[in-house]
Amino acid sequence: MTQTPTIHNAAKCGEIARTVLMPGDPLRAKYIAEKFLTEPELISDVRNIYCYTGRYQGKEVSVMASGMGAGSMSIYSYELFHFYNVDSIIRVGSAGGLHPSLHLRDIVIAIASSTDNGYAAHFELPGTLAPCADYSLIEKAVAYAKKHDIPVRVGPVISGEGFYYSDEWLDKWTKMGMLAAEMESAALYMNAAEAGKKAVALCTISDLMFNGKSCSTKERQESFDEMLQMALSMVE
Ligand SMILES: O=P(O)(O)O[C@H]1O[C@H](CO)[C@@H](O)[C@H]1O
Ligand SMILES: O=c1cc[nH]c(=O)[nH]1
Repeated sequence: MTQTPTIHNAAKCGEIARTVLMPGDPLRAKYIAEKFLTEPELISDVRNIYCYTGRYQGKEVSVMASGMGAGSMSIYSYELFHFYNVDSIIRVGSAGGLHPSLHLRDIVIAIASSTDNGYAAHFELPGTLAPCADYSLIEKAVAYAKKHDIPVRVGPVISGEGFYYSDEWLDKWTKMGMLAAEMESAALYMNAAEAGKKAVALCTISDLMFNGKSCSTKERQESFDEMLQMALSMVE
């Protein structure tokens, strides 16, 4: 067991809750902590990757940014699972909508996450891993959506290595049934599988790849409350 703090996280083991909400954006992490948590305490700001622990409806929860992309997510989620005894990571991300039926601000729950990145190679498996979400976390998210009449979509996403894609790349993944494109869920699901822990990615559609509509920077940082409350409702 590596000693905590780590070089990436100033928190000591025990200062991070068993469930962590993980947006990519540090300012979304700050927004969540300040708007929804009671007694939020900033316990790490190494590299401006904010990590807070507080309470939601009396239950301890942490919120920590992952940064953008598989490399960044892989470091923080690995440390949370292996060095901080975290059981569940709920990604609360933005994503580009691929399926033409999607609208801005729709919520997609990533049941499975394909990728064009090479992170799976680290596990040296004798085959191809299928990165997927934990079913019990999906069930909780869907139960919350039903109770609050929120029309979520549960389906596969493409977790890309990049952000700026060719039309051909987007078209091929869309034809394979991907609902949306984002950048961290595959690495998160792989790390959860390796650690024997739980993860799910909830994504709010912030861009529509088929018509160019998109949310503003401010909206990405400080809105998406439906998804955030859904994630917080899942904390045990
Ligand atoms: O809004 P977040 O959670 O950062 O997620 C998405 O937004 C970033 C790209 O703008 C990538 O991290 C992508 O996965
Ligand atoms: O990866 C992402 C995230 C948000 N919007 C996109 O278009 N792509």
